Amino acid sequence: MKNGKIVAKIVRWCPCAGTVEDLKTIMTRGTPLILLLAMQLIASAFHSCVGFQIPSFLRGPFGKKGSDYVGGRRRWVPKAALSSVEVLDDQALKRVLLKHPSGSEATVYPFGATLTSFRTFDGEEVIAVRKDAKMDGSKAISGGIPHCFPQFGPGELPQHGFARNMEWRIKELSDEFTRNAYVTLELTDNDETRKIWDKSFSLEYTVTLRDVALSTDLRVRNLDHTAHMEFTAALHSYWNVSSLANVEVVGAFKGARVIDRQQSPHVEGTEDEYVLRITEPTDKMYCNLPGEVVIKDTGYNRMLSVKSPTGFEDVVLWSPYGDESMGFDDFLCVENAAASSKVTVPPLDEWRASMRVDVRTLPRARS
Ligand SMILES: O=P(O)(O)OC[C@H]1O[C@@H](O)[C@H](O)[C@@H](O)[C@@H]1O
Repeated sequence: MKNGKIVAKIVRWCPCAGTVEDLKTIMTRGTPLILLLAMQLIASAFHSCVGFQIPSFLRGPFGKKGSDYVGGRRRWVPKAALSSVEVLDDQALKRVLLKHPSGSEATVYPFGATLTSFRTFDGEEVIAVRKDAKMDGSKAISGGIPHCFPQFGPGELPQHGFARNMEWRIKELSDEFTRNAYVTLELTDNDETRKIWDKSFSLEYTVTLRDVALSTDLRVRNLDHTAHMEFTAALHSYWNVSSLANVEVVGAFKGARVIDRQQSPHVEGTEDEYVLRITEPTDKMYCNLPGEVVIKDTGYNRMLSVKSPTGFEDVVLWSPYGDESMGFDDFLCVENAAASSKVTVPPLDEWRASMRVDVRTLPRARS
Protein backbone atom coordinates (compact mmCIF):
# COMPACT_ATOMS: atom_id res chain seq x y z
CA MET A 1 0.00 0.00 0.00
CA LYS A 2 1.34 3.40 -0.95
CA ASN A 3 1.88 6.13 1.69
CA GLY A 4 -0.95 8.25 0.25
CA LYS A 5 -3.41 5.42 0.76
CA ILE A 6 -2.20 4.82 4.36
CA VAL A 7 -2.64 8.51 5.15
CA ALA A 8 -6.12 8.54 3.63
CA LYS A 9 -7.06 5.50 5.76
CA ILE A 10 -5.77 7.12 8.94
CA VAL A 11 -7.76 10.26 8.21
CA ARG A 12 -10.91 8.23 7.49
CA TRP A 13 -10.68 6.20 10.71
CA CYS A 14 -9.38 8.98 12.89
CA PRO A 15 -10.90 12.33 11.91
CA CYS A 16 -8.99 14.17 14.64
CA ALA A 17 -5.78 13.42 12.67
CA GLY A 18 -6.60 16.45 10.49
CA THR A 19 -6.62 16.64 6.71
CA VAL A 20 -4.73 14.32 4.37
CA GLU A 21 -2.31 17.14 3.57
CA ASP A 22 -1.68 17.90 7.28
CA LEU A 23 -0.83 14.28 7.94
CA LYS A 24 1.44 13.98 4.92
CA THR A 25 3.40 17.03 6.14
CA ILE A 26 3.67 15.61 9.64
CA MET A 27 4.92 12.26 8.32
CA THR A 28 7.49 13.85 6.04
CA ARG A 29 8.78 16.31 8.62
CA GLY A 30 8.48 13.78 11.41
CA THR A 31 10.62 11.12 9.77
CA PRO A 32 13.94 12.40 11.21
CA LEU A 33 12.32 12.52 14.66
CA ILE A 34 11.00 8.97 14.30
CA LEU A 35 14.47 7.81 13.17
CA LEU A 36 16.11 9.58 16.13
CA LEU A 37 13.72 7.99 18.61
CA ALA A 38 14.27 4.56 17.03
CA MET A 39 18.04 5.05 17.28
CA GLN A 40 17.72 6.07 20.94
CA LEU A 41 15.54 3.06 21.64
CA ILE A 42 18.14 0.71 20.14
CA ALA A 43 20.99 2.48 21.98
CA SER A 44 19.09 2.16 25.22
CA ALA A 45 18.49 -1.56 24.66
CA PHE A 46 22.24 -2.07 24.07
CA HIS A 47 23.02 -0.04 27.17
CA SER A 48 20.63 -1.86 29.49
CA CYS A 49 20.85 -5.40 28.23
CA VAL A 50 23.97 -6.02 26.23
CA GLY A 51 26.47 -4.12 28.30
CA PHE A 52 27.78 -1.32 26.07
CA GLN A 53 27.96 1.86 28.07
CA ILE A 54 26.23 4.38 25.82
CA PRO A 55 26.09 8.02 26.96
CA SER A 56 22.67 9.16 28.12
CA PHE A 57 22.35 11.91 25.46
CA LEU A 58 22.41 9.17 22.81
CA ARG A 59 19.84 7.16 24.73
CA GLY A 60 17.48 10.13 24.89
CA PRO A 61 14.37 9.60 26.99
CA PHE A 62 14.84 5.81 27.06
CA GLY A 63 16.58 3.73 29.64
CA LYS A 64 17.93 6.55 31.80
CA LYS A 65 16.53 4.73 34.80
CA GLY A 66 17.07 1.32 33.28
CA SER A 67 20.51 0.85 34.73
CA ASP A 68 21.59 0.55 38.34
CA TYR A 69 23.76 3.63 38.24
CA VAL A 70 22.78 5.70 41.23
CA GLY A 71 25.99 7.60 41.72
CA GLY A 72 28.02 7.75 44.92
CA ARG A 73 29.27 4.26 45.68
CA ARG A 74 27.11 2.44 43.16
CA ARG A 75 28.32 1.52 39.75
CA TRP A 76 26.37 1.18 36.56
CA VAL A 77 25.69 -2.47 35.80
CA PRO A 78 24.08 -3.73 32.62
CA LYS A 79 20.88 -5.66 33.33
CA ALA A 80 22.19 -8.75 31.56
CA ALA A 81 25.56 -8.87 33.36
CA LEU A 82 26.15 -12.16 35.12
CA SER A 83 27.15 -13.13 38.63
CA SER A 84 29.39 -16.10 39.33
CA VAL A 85 30.24 -18.55 42.10
CA GLU A 86 33.40 -20.63 42.26
CA VAL A 87 34.50 -23.24 44.78
CA LEU A 88 38.27 -23.05 45.20
CA ASP A 89 40.17 -25.94 46.75
CA ASP A 90 43.79 -24.81 46.32
CA GLN A 91 44.58 -24.05 49.98
CA ALA A 92 44.30 -25.90 53.29
CA LEU A 93 40.62 -24.90 53.52
CA LYS A 94 38.08 -24.90 50.73
CA ARG A 95 36.48 -21.52 49.98
CA VAL A 96 33.61 -20.16 47.94
CA LEU A 97 34.14 -17.04 45.87
CA LEU A 98 31.04 -15.01 45.02
CA LYS A 99 31.16 -12.34 42.30
CA HIS A 100 28.47 -9.77 41.66
CA PRO A 101 28.13 -8.14 38.20
CA SER A 102 28.93 -4.75 39.78
CA GLY A 103 32.44 -6.04 40.57
CA SER A 104 31.87 -6.69 44.28
CA GLU A 105 33.24 -9.98 45.63
CA ALA A 106 32.91 -12.10 48.77
CA THR A 107 34.72 -15.15 50.12
CA VAL A 108 33.05 -17.69 52.39
CA TYR A 109 34.77 -20.67 54.01
CA PRO A 110 32.60 -23.75 54.59
CA PHE A 111 34.86 -24.28 57.65
CA GLY A 112 32.80 -22.53 60.32
CA ALA A 113 30.63 -20.99 57.55
CA THR A 114 32.93 -18.01 57.98
CA LEU A 115 32.79 -15.07 55.59
CA THR A 116 36.31 -13.65 55.36
CA SER A 117 36.04 -10.98 52.69
CA PHE A 118 33.52 -8.61 51.15
CA ARG A 119 34.95 -6.08 48.71
CA THR A 120 32.87 -3.49 46.94
CA PHE A 121 33.52 -2.86 43.22
CA ASP A 122 36.23 -0.31 44.02
CA GLY A 123 38.22 -2.99 45.85
CA GLU A 124 37.52 -1.65 49.33
CA GLU A 125 37.53 -4.41 51.95
CA VAL A 126 34.69 -4.31 54.47
CA ILE A 127 35.65 -7.34 56.57
CA ALA A 128 38.72 -7.81 58.77
CA VAL A 129 40.60 -11.03 59.49
CA ARG A 130 42.81 -10.81 62.55
CA LYS A 131 46.52 -10.97 61.92
CA ASP A 132 46.80 -13.95 64.31
CA ALA A 133 44.11 -15.91 62.43
CA LYS A 134 44.81 -19.56 61.56
CA MET A 135 43.55 -20.47 58.12
CA ASP A 136 44.31 -24.19 58.31
CA GLY A 137 41.34 -25.55 60.26
CA SER A 138 43.39 -26.05 63.46
CA LYS A 139 41.03 -23.61 65.21
CA ALA A 140 38.14 -21.32 64.36
CA ILE A 141 39.07 -18.52 61.95
CA SER A 142 39.71 -15.45 64.11
CA GLY A 143 38.12 -12.74 62.08
CA GLY A 144 35.66 -12.41 59.25
CA ILE A 145 32.14 -13.34 60.30
CA PRO A 146 32.20 -16.61 62.23
CA HIS A 147 29.19 -18.07 64.05
CA CYS A 148 28.66 -18.36 67.76
CA PHE A 149 26.31 -21.32 68.18
CA PRO A 150 24.77 -22.89 70.24
CA GLN A 151 26.34 -20.68 72.87
CA PHE A 152 27.54 -17.12 72.80
CA GLY A 153 30.58 -16.49 75.04
CA PRO A 154 31.75 -18.77 77.84
CA GLY A 155 29.44 -21.24 79.64
CA GLU A 156 28.74 -24.96 79.86
CA LEU A 157 29.86 -25.48 76.26
CA PRO A 158 33.16 -24.33 74.73
CA GLN A 159 33.51 -20.55 74.26
CA HIS A 160 31.14 -19.42 71.45
CA GLY A 161 29.94 -23.00 70.86
CA PHE A 162 31.13 -25.29 68.08
CA ALA A 163 29.58 -24.13 64.79
CA ARG A 164 32.63 -21.98 64.01
CA ASN A 165 34.91 -25.04 64.24
CA MET A 166 32.97 -27.41 62.01
CA GLU A 167 33.02 -28.05 58.28
CA TRP A 168 29.62 -27.04 56.89
CA ARG A 169 28.22 -28.68 53.75
CA ILE A 170 27.72 -26.61 50.61
CA LYS A 171 24.01 -27.05 50.04
CA GLU A 172 23.35 -24.64 47.20
CA LEU A 173 25.16 -22.17 44.94
CA SER A 174 23.45 -19.53 42.83
CA ASP A 175 23.63 -19.96 39.06
CA GLU A 176 24.85 -17.31 36.65
CA PHE A 177 21.30 -16.11 35.98
CA THR A 178 20.92 -14.97 39.57
CA ARG A 179 21.87 -11.33 39.89
CA ASN A 180 22.90 -11.50 43.56
CA ALA A 181 25.32 -14.40 43.93
CA TYR A 182 24.76 -16.58 46.99
CA VAL A 183 25.92 -19.69 48.79
CA THR A 184 23.88 -21.76 51.23
CA LEU A 185 25.76 -23.85 53.77
CA GLU A 186 24.35 -26.45 56.11
CA LEU A 187 25.36 -28.05 59.38
CA THR A 188 23.35 -30.90 60.90
CA ASP A 189 23.97 -32.72 64.13
CA ASN A 190 26.51 -35.51 63.89
CA ASP A 191 28.61 -37.68 66.22
CA GLU A 192 30.97 -34.79 66.92
CA THR A 193 28.25 -32.21 67.73
CA ARG A 194 26.21 -34.67 69.82
CA LYS A 195 29.27 -35.29 72.03
CA ILE A 196 29.27 -31.57 72.88
CA TRP A 197 25.53 -30.81 72.67
CA ASP A 198 23.14 -33.71 72.50
CA LYS A 199 20.51 -32.14 70.26
CA SER A 200 19.04 -32.95 66.90
CA PHE A 201 19.23 -29.79 64.81
CA SER A 202 20.03 -28.31 61.44
CA LEU A 203 21.54 -24.93 60.58
CA GLU A 204 21.12 -23.41 57.16
CA TYR A 205 23.06 -20.26 56.39
CA THR A 206 22.89 -18.20 53.21
CA VAL A 207 25.28 -15.40 52.31
CA THR A 208 24.01 -13.17 49.51
CA LEU A 209 26.28 -10.70 47.77
CA ARG A 210 24.75 -7.50 46.40
CA ASP A 211 26.53 -4.51 44.86
CA VAL A 212 27.29 -2.39 47.92
CA ALA A 213 25.52 -4.62 50.43
CA LEU A 214 25.72 -8.13 51.74
CA SER A 215 23.14 -10.09 53.68
CA THR A 216 23.12 -13.28 55.69
CA ASP A 217 20.18 -15.49 56.64
CA LEU A 218 20.39 -18.13 59.32
CA ARG A 219 17.72 -20.79 59.85
CA VAL A 220 17.96 -22.96 62.96
CA ARG A 221 15.69 -26.02 62.98
CA ASN A 222 14.88 -28.18 65.95
CA LEU A 223 14.62 -31.68 64.47
CA ASP A 224 13.53 -33.26 67.74
CA HIS A 225 9.92 -34.51 67.74
CA THR A 226 9.29 -33.95 71.44
CA ALA A 227 11.86 -31.70 73.13
CA HIS A 228 12.29 -27.93 73.02
CA MET A 229 15.73 -26.65 71.99
CA GLU A 230 17.45 -23.73 73.74
CA PHE A 231 20.53 -21.84 72.62
CA THR A 232 22.19 -18.46 72.23
CA ALA A 233 23.74 -17.32 68.96
CA ALA A 234 25.63 -14.51 67.26
CA LEU A 235 27.47 -13.48 64.16
CA HIS A 236 30.87 -12.45 65.48
CA SER A 237 31.46 -9.85 62.76
CA TYR A 238 34.88 -8.20 62.43
CA TRP A 239 34.54 -4.95 60.45
CA ASN A 240 37.59 -3.50 58.78
CA VAL A 241 38.40 0.03 60.02
CA SER A 242 41.16 2.44 59.04
CA SER A 243 41.99 3.03 62.73
CA LEU A 244 39.83 3.07 65.85
CA ALA A 245 40.79 6.73 66.28
CA ASN A 246 38.80 7.50 63.09
CA VAL A 247 35.72 5.59 64.14
CA GLU A 248 32.41 6.55 65.71
CA VAL A 249 29.69 4.00 66.36
CA VAL A 250 26.20 5.45 66.11
CA GLY A 251 22.95 3.75 67.09
CA ALA A 252 19.96 3.76 69.43
CA PHE A 253 22.35 3.17 72.32
CA LYS A 254 21.17 5.92 74.63
CA GLY A 255 18.82 4.48 77.25
CA ALA A 256 19.56 0.86 76.19
CA ARG A 257 20.28 -1.82 78.78
CA VAL A 258 23.97 -2.59 78.55
CA ILE A 259 25.96 -5.41 80.11
CA ASP A 260 29.63 -4.61 80.53
CA ARG A 261 31.28 -7.99 80.04
CA GLN A 262 34.75 -6.54 80.45
CA GLN A 263 34.07 -6.34 84.21
CA SER A 264 34.16 -9.43 86.37
CA PRO A 265 31.45 -10.04 87.44
CA HIS A 266 29.58 -8.38 84.56
CA VAL A 267 28.09 -4.99 85.35
CA GLU A 268 24.66 -4.04 84.08
CA GLY A 269 23.57 -0.45 83.45
CA THR A 270 22.01 1.99 81.01
CA GLU A 271 23.94 3.63 78.19
CA ASP A 272 24.15 7.45 78.28
CA GLU A 273 25.35 8.12 74.73
CA TYR A 274 24.10 7.73 71.17
CA VAL A 275 27.59 7.98 69.72
CA LEU A 276 30.33 5.68 71.03
CA ARG A 277 34.09 5.82 70.60
CA ILE A 278 36.46 2.95 71.34
CA THR A 279 39.38 4.11 73.47
CA GLU A 280 39.89 1.09 75.76
CA PRO A 281 39.29 -2.68 75.76
CA THR A 282 35.55 -3.00 75.21
CA ASP A 283 33.13 -5.90 75.59
CA LYS A 284 29.57 -4.60 75.90
CA MET A 285 26.26 -6.23 75.13
CA TYR A 286 23.40 -3.88 74.25
CA CYS A 287 20.15 -5.73 74.89
CA ASN A 288 17.17 -5.46 72.52
CA LEU A 289 18.75 -2.68 70.50
CA PRO A 290 16.41 -1.51 67.72
CA GLY A 291 17.45 -0.23 64.29
CA GLU A 292 20.82 -0.05 62.63
CA VAL A 293 24.29 0.47 64.06
CA VAL A 294 26.43 2.70 61.88
CA ILE A 295 30.22 2.48 61.91
CA LYS A 296 31.43 5.87 60.67
CA ASP A 297 35.03 5.81 59.52
CA THR A 298 36.55 9.14 58.48
CA GLY A 299 39.81 7.40 57.43
CA TYR A 300 38.00 5.26 54.85
CA ASN A 301 35.42 7.99 54.21
CA ARG A 302 32.61 5.49 54.60
CA MET A 303 29.81 4.27 56.80
CA LEU A 304 28.87 0.66 57.37
CA SER A 305 25.22 0.28 58.30
CA VAL A 306 24.77 -3.01 60.15
CA LYS A 307 21.30 -4.26 61.01
CA SER A 308 19.35 -7.38 61.78
CA PRO A 309 15.92 -7.34 60.13
CA THR A 310 14.98 -10.54 62.01
CA GLY A 311 16.12 -12.58 64.97
CA PHE A 312 19.23 -10.98 66.42
CA GLU A 313 17.94 -8.49 68.95
CA ASP A 314 21.16 -7.72 70.81
CA VAL A 315 24.35 -6.02 69.65
CA VAL A 316 27.76 -6.72 71.13
CA LEU A 317 30.64 -4.27 70.75
CA TRP A 318 34.00 -5.93 71.20
CA SER A 319 37.50 -4.57 70.81
CA PRO A 320 40.67 -6.01 72.35
CA TYR A 321 41.97 -2.42 72.39
CA GLY A 322 45.75 -2.28 72.76
CA ASP A 323 46.39 -5.94 71.83
CA GLU A 324 48.92 -5.61 69.02
CA SER A 325 49.14 -9.38 68.53
CA MET A 326 45.55 -9.33 67.21
CA GLY A 327 46.08 -6.14 65.20
CA PHE A 328 43.45 -4.44 67.41
CA ASP A 329 43.49 -1.15 65.50
CA ASP A 330 42.43 -2.75 62.19
CA PHE A 331 38.98 -3.88 63.25
CA LEU A 332 35.93 -3.39 65.40
CA CYS A 333 33.51 -6.18 66.23
CA VAL A 334 29.87 -5.17 66.04
CA GLU A 335 28.11 -8.48 66.56
CA ASN A 336 24.44 -9.18 65.95
CA ALA A 337 23.42 -11.55 68.71
CA ALA A 338 20.55 -13.34 70.42
CA ALA A 339 22.34 -13.77 73.70
CA SER A 340 20.84 -11.66 76.50
CA SER A 341 18.24 -14.41 76.90
CA LYS A 342 18.02 -17.90 75.42
CA VAL A 343 16.15 -18.62 72.20
CA THR A 344 13.65 -21.47 72.62
CA VAL A 345 12.54 -23.46 69.58
CA PRO A 346 9.62 -25.89 70.01
CA PRO A 347 9.87 -29.43 68.58
CA LEU A 348 10.08 -29.53 64.76
CA ASP A 349 9.95 -25.74 64.66
CA GLU A 350 12.55 -23.19 63.52
CA TRP A 351 14.08 -19.80 64.31
CA ARG A 352 15.43 -17.37 61.74
CA ALA A 353 17.89 -14.52 62.05
CA SER A 354 19.32 -12.22 59.43
CA MET A 355 21.93 -9.52 59.12
CA ARG A 356 22.59 -6.95 56.42
CA VAL A 357 25.45 -4.55 55.90
CA ASP A 358 25.25 -1.58 53.52
CA VAL A 359 28.32 0.41 52.54
CA ARG A 360 27.83 4.15 52.06
CA THR A 361 30.04 7.13 51.47
CA LEU A 362 30.24 9.62 54.36
CA PRO A 363 28.24 12.75 53.62
CA ARG A 364 30.47 15.79 53.08
CA ALA A 365 30.89 17.89 56.19
CA ARG A 366 29.20 21.31 55.86
CA SER A 367 31.69 24.14 55.86
O1 LIG B 1 38.68 -15.07 71.10
P1 LIG B 1 37.28 -15.48 70.80
O2 LIG B 1 36.87 -16.77 71.44
O3 LIG B 1 37.02 -15.46 69.33
O4 LIG B 1 36.32 -14.39 71.46
C1 LIG B 1 36.59 -13.06 71.31
C2 LIG B 1 35.57 -12.22 72.07
O5 LIG B 1 34.32 -12.38 71.46
C3 LIG B 1 33.33 -11.48 71.95
O6 LIG B 1 32.13 -11.71 71.28
C4 LIG B 1 33.10 -11.74 73.40
O7 LIG B 1 32.17 -10.80 73.89
C5 LIG B 1 34.43 -11.62 74.14
O8 LIG B 1 34.19 -11.91 75.49
C6 LIG B 1 35.46 -12.54 73.53
O9 LIG B 1 36.70 -12.32 74.17
